[in-house]
Amino acid sequence: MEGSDVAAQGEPGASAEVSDGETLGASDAVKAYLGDAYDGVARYAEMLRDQGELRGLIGPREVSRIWERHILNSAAVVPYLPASGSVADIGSGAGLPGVVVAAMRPELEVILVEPMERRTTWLTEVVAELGLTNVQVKRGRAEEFHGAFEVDAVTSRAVAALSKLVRLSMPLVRVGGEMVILKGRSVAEEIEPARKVLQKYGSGTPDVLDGVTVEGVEATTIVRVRRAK
Ligand SMILES: C[S@@+](CC[C@H](N)C(=O)[O-])C[C@H]1O[C@@H](n2cnc3c(N)ncnc32)[C@H](O)[C@@H]1O
Repeated sequence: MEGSDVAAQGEPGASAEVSDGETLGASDAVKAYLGDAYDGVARYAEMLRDQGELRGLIGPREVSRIWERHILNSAAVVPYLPASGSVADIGSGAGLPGVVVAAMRPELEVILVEPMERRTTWLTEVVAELGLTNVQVKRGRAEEFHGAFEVDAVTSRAVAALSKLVRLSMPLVRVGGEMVILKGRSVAEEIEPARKVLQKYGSGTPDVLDGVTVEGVEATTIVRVRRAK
């Protein structure tokens, strides 16, 4: 996919004036935002809705807000990823944000890293169902892969505080690559405790960015930090 298409995917679109998750997922705004990726992402949302709670992947309260809290929240990371190359999603769990990234950016090679077998089984099923040919599922903790592979960027959501996340993830990032993390608004508090480990990789103060998707859907916070050594 060319850069202009990538930018279009990240562009805030028309308003989705709906509160119900299912309606949001079927809205023109979401369809326009996801473009060619819509069908695959919608199928993934359906799978999460139908099996997510049963299989212990998401809590019962999440079923009605899969699109806003999970799918679109994950999609917010996409405009900050490199145009091509490889991305590893650390602690992918149910596939967030990794499956959404892989569906929206088929030109990226995506590795989903997840230690729990129940979850890697699910991820493998999702990848097959969506026909994603750009995804590898690797079972294990991020630390187990240090020295085994390096990628252009790592993503993660809800895995650990920034200092721990840097220790887990940065060894998987090539020099010159980046960590691009979905975080809550309180991430500023995590930056100071992470300074020392960030120095080890020659990384300065992380960028704290707004992750905006479809109008009417709450923006998220994205932290981006480059590995310089
Ligand atoms: C709270 S879940 C978040 C899952 C998903 N990223 C999301 O946002 O829905 C945290 C996930 O990180 C995984 N995890 C925990 N420690 C890990 C590690 N050291 N390396 C890779 N994954 C890890 C857990 O198994 C779990 O699936």
